[in-house]
Amino acid sequence: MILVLNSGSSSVKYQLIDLDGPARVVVGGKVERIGEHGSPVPDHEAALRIVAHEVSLDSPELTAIGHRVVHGGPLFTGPVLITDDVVKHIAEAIPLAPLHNPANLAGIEITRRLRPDLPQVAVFDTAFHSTIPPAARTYAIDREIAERDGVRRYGFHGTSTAYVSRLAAELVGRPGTANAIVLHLGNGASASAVSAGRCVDTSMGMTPLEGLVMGTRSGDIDPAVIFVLIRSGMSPDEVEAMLYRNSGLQGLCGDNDMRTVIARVEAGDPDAVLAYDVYCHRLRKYIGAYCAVLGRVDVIAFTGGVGENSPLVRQNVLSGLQPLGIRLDPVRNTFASGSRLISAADSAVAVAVIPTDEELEIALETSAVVARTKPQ
Ligand SMILES: Nc1ncnc2c1ncn2[C@@H]1O[C@H](COP(=O)(O)OP(=O)(O)O)[C@@H](O)[C@H]1O
Ligand SMILES: CC(=O)OP(=O)(O)O
Ligand SMILES: [Mg+2]
Repeated sequence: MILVLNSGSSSVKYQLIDLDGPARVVVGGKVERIGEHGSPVPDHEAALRIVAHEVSLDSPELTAIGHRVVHGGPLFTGPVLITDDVVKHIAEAIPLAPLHNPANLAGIEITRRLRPDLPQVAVFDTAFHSTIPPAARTYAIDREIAERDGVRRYGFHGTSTAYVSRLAAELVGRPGTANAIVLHLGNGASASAVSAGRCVDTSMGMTPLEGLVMGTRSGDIDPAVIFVLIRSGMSPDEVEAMLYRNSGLQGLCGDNDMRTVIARVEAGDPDAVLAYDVYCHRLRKYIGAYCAVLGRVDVIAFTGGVGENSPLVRQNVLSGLQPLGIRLDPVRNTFASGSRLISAADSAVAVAVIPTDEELEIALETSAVVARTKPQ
């Protein structure tokens, strides 16, 4: 049985998965709204204490522990067995994922301390994106400086994007060959273009700050804004904290949780309406961009807390894209569960909702790494 820990920026998800026979979740749960105002869970440490209480970490049936690690740095392009050296590299990437790698490391430290007898595996968000070609990976800045400091697009949400693009391709009857746009909309949010199972572009960059508007992160801004703010008296640390923690929906309307933002939109609150419109506009822009990157799009797949649960966001984001062959079916695009098509029968591009399962993907990769590294 494998324990999986998945720390996101606003949640810790955990599952005990039995992989003997068809995969079966024995225990699973989610601690969410971490750090939101009024939330009983102030930080990831507190969330991990709740998780440790819920799962029997001392169970003799546990065979391995798999950890989601958001930034793998330049070294890791696939999952690895966790050693002191691996922990050191994950720690070195903290400045490149300050909302995530510390939480991922906290989980690793707790489980290594409590179960030093078990193999532990790190599964990186960055791994699936290591195939992104140079034209999409390279920032147009001084090449020597970029190479010296490893400045390039890494991309994140890779475990989710790999899983969702695979299922979306199967759903439209093109397993392994489909061109897909995956929209992972959680508290963090990203768009990716995937062609025949390989990622060819993604909206997040060297850090999970670039791209779409997120719960508390700005996504794309003019980089010169940073210099304007520093020259007007903010320190680099203050600017960084603002862009990661007090921007996006939170910065625009004071709430990062899409459920609350939508409730305020429905009540006609103008700040929430602006935040929501900025969010949808950015997303629509990336969909157009990735249609151009892929040339032919077979399927657009929505996933993550917002993508899976908000018919309103899906409808608003895709409205006006009929000239690109994208048409939603308003009845299919309602609340429902499971992987499903929500496009109209005459839509040239299929649109799907695919609930992500990072935990299952991490369990499978963990089990494969453990099998590979077992002494014969
Ligand atoms: N029914 C819903 N309608 C709109 N948004 C929702 C709904 N359910 C969850 N969400 C949103 O999903 C986001 C969290 O997504 P999730 O993928 O769990 O986050 P994380 O990035 O922490 O992994 C929150 O903004 C939450 O408001
Ligand atoms: C990379 C990232 O932003 O992850 P999450 O959406 O889980 O915060
Ligand atoms: Mg997440």
